[in-house]
Amino acid sequence: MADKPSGVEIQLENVTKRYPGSSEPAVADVSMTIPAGKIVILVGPSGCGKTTTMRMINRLIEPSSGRITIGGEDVQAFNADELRRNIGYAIQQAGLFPHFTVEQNIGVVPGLLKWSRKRIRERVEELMDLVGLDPAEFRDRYPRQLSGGQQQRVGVARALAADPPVLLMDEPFGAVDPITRGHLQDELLRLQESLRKTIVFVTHDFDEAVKLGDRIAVLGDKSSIQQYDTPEAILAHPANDMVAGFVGAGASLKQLTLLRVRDVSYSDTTLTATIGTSPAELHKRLTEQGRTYALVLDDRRRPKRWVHVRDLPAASSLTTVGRPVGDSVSTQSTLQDALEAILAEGGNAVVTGSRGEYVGTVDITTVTDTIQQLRTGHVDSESGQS
Ligand SMILES: Nc1ncnc2c1ncn2[C@@H]1O[C@H](COP(=O)(O)OP(=O)(O)OP(=O)(O)O)[C@@H](O)[C@H]1O
Repeated sequence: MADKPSGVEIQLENVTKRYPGSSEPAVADVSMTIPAGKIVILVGPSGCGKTTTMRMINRLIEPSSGRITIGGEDVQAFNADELRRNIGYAIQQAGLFPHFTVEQNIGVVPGLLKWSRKRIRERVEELMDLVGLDPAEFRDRYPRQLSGGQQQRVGVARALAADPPVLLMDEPFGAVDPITRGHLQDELLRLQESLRKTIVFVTHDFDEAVKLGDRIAVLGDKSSIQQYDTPEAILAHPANDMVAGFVGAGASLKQLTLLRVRDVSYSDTTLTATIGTSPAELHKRLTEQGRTYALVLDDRRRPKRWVHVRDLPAASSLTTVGRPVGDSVSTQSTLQDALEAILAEGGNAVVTGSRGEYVGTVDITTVTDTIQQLRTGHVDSESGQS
């Protein structure tokens, strides 16, 4: 499925930062390992030291003590400029150069690396496609001629320009509206499926952390690590009151976004009938089995209609009887989607496979049982395993 990681491991060993003139360190004695090819989120309250911690990785800020390695190499062994060219960096409000066009902004690092014009132009085009901006339309625009979301896309493209193994992202989607933000998050996840970079991502939005993170580091004062684990583990078992406060209300609902329908036991015990079946025949089967409802499938086994036994005696065909299936979910959908479909349908939600074919139904009890099991730590979701 996913390619091998192109990212490399990052290690922080007893890293401390004291800013000149401050009595207390901004970051005190932080040690953590950021695995290759994963998205690690640093989340914590304002001023806790997230940005300082991140910027020490590309030496925009020099640590006062401790050691940082990238792919096993001490960052101090590199020239700082050279290091930064090899680490993608994306920040809030994109940080684009206002007097450069989109193409020039994306091409900054390749230009510094002395790539040929032709190679830069091709790379810019490739990256614009990757982040969903039409090169013909946007290449020659200036940042002020772009929406906030488009600027952020350019920012991400610029960070990826020289194909660095490591990306640092400091609240990169912080300045856009919630809907655009959701799209940008989805796009980042889609990109990462094939890129497999090592991504360190700073946010103070816990929901964003849960959505994007393979691992989340919840940081307290001076970047002290309160908990460093998968989103699943943090939601199910916050290590202390501070983490619990960050997880906030609605932890059970957040957990539902981490699980897919395929991870839970949906049932396929619903009585089904193909659309060509005669209403009399279906009526007979339902009454013989003492059931009230059947699901009508088309000739490719795609769910079409729910039929109640009492609708059948007056019906001439299954094409119009009963009511159409509304919201259905696929095995890939999240349990949150399933819950929404159950609520919208007012009963069971139909589950379909990759070709839209009927594979089963999921009901409210399955969802509530799953929440119970998550509480006691008995469910593994795929994204939680690494
Ligand atoms: N250049 C600086 N000189 C002195 N103190 C600084 C400097 N930069 C940051 N600090 C202090 O270091 C601490 C950590 O700041 P940092 O920006 O790393 O936190 P943060 O968690 O990223 O915050 P936010 O979420 O608000 O961006 C803060 O107390 C801040 O005031």
